[in-house]
Amino acid sequence: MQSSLTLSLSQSATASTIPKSNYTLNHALRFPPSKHINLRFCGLRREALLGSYSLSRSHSLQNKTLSKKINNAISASLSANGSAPKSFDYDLIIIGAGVGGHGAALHAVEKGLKTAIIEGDVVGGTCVNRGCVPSKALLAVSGRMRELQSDHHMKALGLQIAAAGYDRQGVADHANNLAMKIRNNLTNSMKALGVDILTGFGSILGPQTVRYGKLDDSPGNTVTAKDIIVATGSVPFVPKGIEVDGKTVITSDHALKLESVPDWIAIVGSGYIGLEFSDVYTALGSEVTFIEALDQLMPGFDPEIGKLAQRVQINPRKIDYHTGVFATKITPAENGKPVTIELIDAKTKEPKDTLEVDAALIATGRAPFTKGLGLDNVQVALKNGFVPVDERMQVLNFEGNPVPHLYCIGDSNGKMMLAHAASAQGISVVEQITGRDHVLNHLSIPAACFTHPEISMVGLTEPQAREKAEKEGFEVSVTKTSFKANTKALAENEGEGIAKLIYRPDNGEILGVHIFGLHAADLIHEASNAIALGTRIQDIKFAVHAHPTLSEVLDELFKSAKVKAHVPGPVSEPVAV
Ligand SMILES: Cc1cc2nc3c(=O)[nH]c(=O)nc-3n(C[C@H](O)[C@H](O)[C@H](O)COP(=O)(O)OP(=O)(O)OC[C@H]3O[C@@H](n4cnc5c(N)ncnc54)[C@H](O)[C@@H]3O)c2cc1C
Ligand SMILES: NC(=O)c1ccc[n+]([C@@H]2O[C@H](COP(=O)([O-])OP(=O)(O)OC[C@H]3O[C@@H](n4cnc5c(N)ncnc54)[C@H](O)[C@@H]3O)[C@@H](O)[C@H]2O)c1
Repeated sequence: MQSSLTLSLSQSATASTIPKSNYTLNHALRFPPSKHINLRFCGLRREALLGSYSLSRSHSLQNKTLSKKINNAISASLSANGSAPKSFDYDLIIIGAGVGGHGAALHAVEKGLKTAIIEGDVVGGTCVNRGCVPSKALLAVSGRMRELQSDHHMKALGLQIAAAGYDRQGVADHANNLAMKIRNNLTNSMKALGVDILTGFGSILGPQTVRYGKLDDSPGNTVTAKDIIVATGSVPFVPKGIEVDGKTVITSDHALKLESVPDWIAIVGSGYIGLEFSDVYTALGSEVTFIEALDQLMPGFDPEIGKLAQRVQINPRKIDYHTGVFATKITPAENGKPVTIELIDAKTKEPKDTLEVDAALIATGRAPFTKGLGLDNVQVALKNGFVPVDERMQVLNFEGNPVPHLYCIGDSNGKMMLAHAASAQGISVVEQITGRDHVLNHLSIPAACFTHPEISMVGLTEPQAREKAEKEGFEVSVTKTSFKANTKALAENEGEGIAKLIYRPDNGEILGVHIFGLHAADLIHEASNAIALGTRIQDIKFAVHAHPTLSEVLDELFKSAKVKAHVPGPVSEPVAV
């Protein structure tokens, strides 16, 4: 469990840095008027654990203007009584064409719904343009660089490499080209299926009614739909006191462009973004200093996996760290002076240290992008910036009741800030509106950190499982297997790694699986599918795995569990082939 900690942070990057004439949605997305930290660590909402982070800050003039313009436009086109329309332009309108919106749109078309998607910036959202896709392109490069630079590894395989080098612009182009390619794929897939892509900023005007258009006082266009999904995503969260200049003090939005590879970079936050970028930067030659508010690095991981990751991915690399500290003030480099970072003790708030580095990457979480959505027109109040939803992603009003025909999926509801979670929530909503009740089990959704080696997980960490067991009165067992005994891993000279299973010995229920090792991100799906389908260990342990494959690490893991329950026979009768 995380230690209890109250943060009082507020957004410092303001729209005042942007010339007013250039104020597009893209800017609004990156510099929203007010932000609230989402201290979830890949799936597990930490708001409750970490206390209150209500982050208010005085709005910049530009941001006030932005909100006013949106509100004026909304009022201008709001129907006189705000009542629901009698007939509809579409069966479904989705606001936001990120991966969540895209997943929902494709499934809606498959289900025969007339569908439109409204996008204010570029199709693909964070994941495709500023997240998963370009970051994985950079990590593909860092993985190869790391391998080629390891004499020990190369010698073990009998390979001789003269020197490994890279062309920074070439690496940056690889990331950018991949994002462009996937963006085109997404756009074309929607067009080919007949999804109407409407360009503009979308807001809710009233029940089943949406306005989209420019961010100005013009009335824009009004469209109606039987059902509406909000899928407006998130933007980097930058704590108060940190000045982002986009060159020497950056967020992931800037880092993904790889405009420079600093000699020494401080990374504030050792979550997913921090870890993945530490892998990229150290492979490309930078030294990294982590600054982490909590008492340990990688606080969201299962502690045992975190310790192993630290031994393999932090200690032997050019990485040092400060834990239990906040970066309260960060000033960009200027006039030959380095970036300065003032640290305070996270608990006592006493000044701790001042660092001088070449650059700083702010990786302190993401804030929902929900401003100007007009949700108050349907009696909905945001909660710390997030759209409140129930387990079916139905948006809840002031009184906690679902607003009919209105749903919110993905980062903007804060349930689980992952691309595939956004998409799965969208599919779940479409199932419901087409007549099949569906509740997504978020504990079956896997997560992966694409470092080298990779880290993946599904379900509960060991401390979370033990806490649940104590509350509900059941026993927890843990078993582990090592990559060191796996033929395929050893053939690749990649024997460093473990898989860990947390389960109920009384009935064989899988509570959590954590993997650290080669291709962990791919391996986790056997476990996540088992959780999603309710498969018990006593059944999955009879599944056959090809030899020699990394999947045998999981085969052994399930076989090593000691389940007390009677082992049932095969579910179906054997079929002669
Ligand atoms: C560096 C980085 C790496 C990541 N890597 C991974 C990874 O490997 N795997 C993973 O699962 N997740 C990853 N994530 C998280 C993932 O990107 C997000 O969880 C995912 O993009 C959320 O999808 P979404 O559809 O909810 O929102 P978004 O992708 O943010 O899309 C929202 C869309 O809505 C549009 N929009 C917003 N407001 C409006 C409006 N009012 N009107 C019209 N359009 C609007 C935006 O322009 C945007 O296109 C990463 C994130 C980052 C930052
Ligand atoms: N591979 C992936 O799936 C992937 C990759 C990147 C990002 N993401 C998603 O993007 C989201 C954002 O990632 P992230 O790494 O920015 O957030 P995170 O929530 O994963 O980690 C943020 C870290 O910053 C620390 N922190 C917060 N404020 C701080 C401060 N002022 N000083 C020092 N430390 C501070 C937190 O304790 C935490 O460890 C996550 O929800 C994650 O799910 C996923």
